[in-house]
Amino acid sequence: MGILSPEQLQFFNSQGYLVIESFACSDEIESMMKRMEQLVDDFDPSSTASIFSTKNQQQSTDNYFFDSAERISFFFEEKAFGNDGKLKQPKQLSLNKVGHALHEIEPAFKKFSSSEKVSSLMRSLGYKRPAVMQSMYIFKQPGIGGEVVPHQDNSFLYTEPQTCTGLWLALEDANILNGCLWTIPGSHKNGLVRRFLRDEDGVKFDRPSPSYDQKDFVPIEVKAGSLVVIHGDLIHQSFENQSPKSRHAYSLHVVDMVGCKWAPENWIRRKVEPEPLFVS
Ligand SMILES: O=C(O)CCC(=O)C(=O)O
Ligand SMILES: [Fe+2]
Repeated sequence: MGILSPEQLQFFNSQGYLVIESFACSDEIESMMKRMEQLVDDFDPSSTASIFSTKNQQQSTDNYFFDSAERISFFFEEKAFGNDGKLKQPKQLSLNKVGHALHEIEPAFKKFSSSEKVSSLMRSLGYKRPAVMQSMYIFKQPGIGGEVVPHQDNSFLYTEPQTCTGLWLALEDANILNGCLWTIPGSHKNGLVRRFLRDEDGVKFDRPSPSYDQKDFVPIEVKAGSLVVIHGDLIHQSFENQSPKSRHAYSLHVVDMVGCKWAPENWIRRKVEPEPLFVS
């Protein structure tokens, strides 16, 4: 039993994604956005120079990135820096994302992430012992918010068999102009195309990305508070935000901890096992 209706489950199973409107209330959204504002204000940008890019992974293979699995770490936009290596605009408008353990460390994020409605949703999807493996606050800044190239979340959060589901919460309205998600409906039925592996040298994909036909993607335009549930094998992407409006989102990736094994080659190597949302 869970909160999804048979129609919603049917849609998710056939399309590989599902939009749940008004999943988060305005208090939850406000508490997370306010807290992020404080975290960014307190963050000293000279303390790190990590840049997040989905095109050039080499840059993000440092220890700052690896350690972020169990911390609150800050990643800049590629386009945030000038030729002099200095930030072109205030830090508040220069960050790509903050991650990857907000759901464990920060009460406002923990409250939402381990809420009854999130658990109930995971129950609906058949999870037995779901654990949030990572959380990200994604800014998609006005003007410079970078693209996220087509991918499947199971590439990054691989279990054997595969169990990752993405929960993407719009903290602000997301539309074509400010870089909303795009998906290829039904593409989750074609299996996982590649894996993202960590070894002594860093991280890399085991094979190149297939090329996708842009005509196959549909935009997922949603209001703030909507949750987009994403199957781990669904092909999805988002474009650069060239608009003057930001597109903040809070994204969780959940895997099951029974009947499957967390791959040791994943970039996330936890020192402490994550707490499951529930055990059934
Ligand atoms: O926020 C985006 O643009 C992409 C996020 C994403 O791919 C995810 O949360 O799995
Ligand atoms: Fe994703």
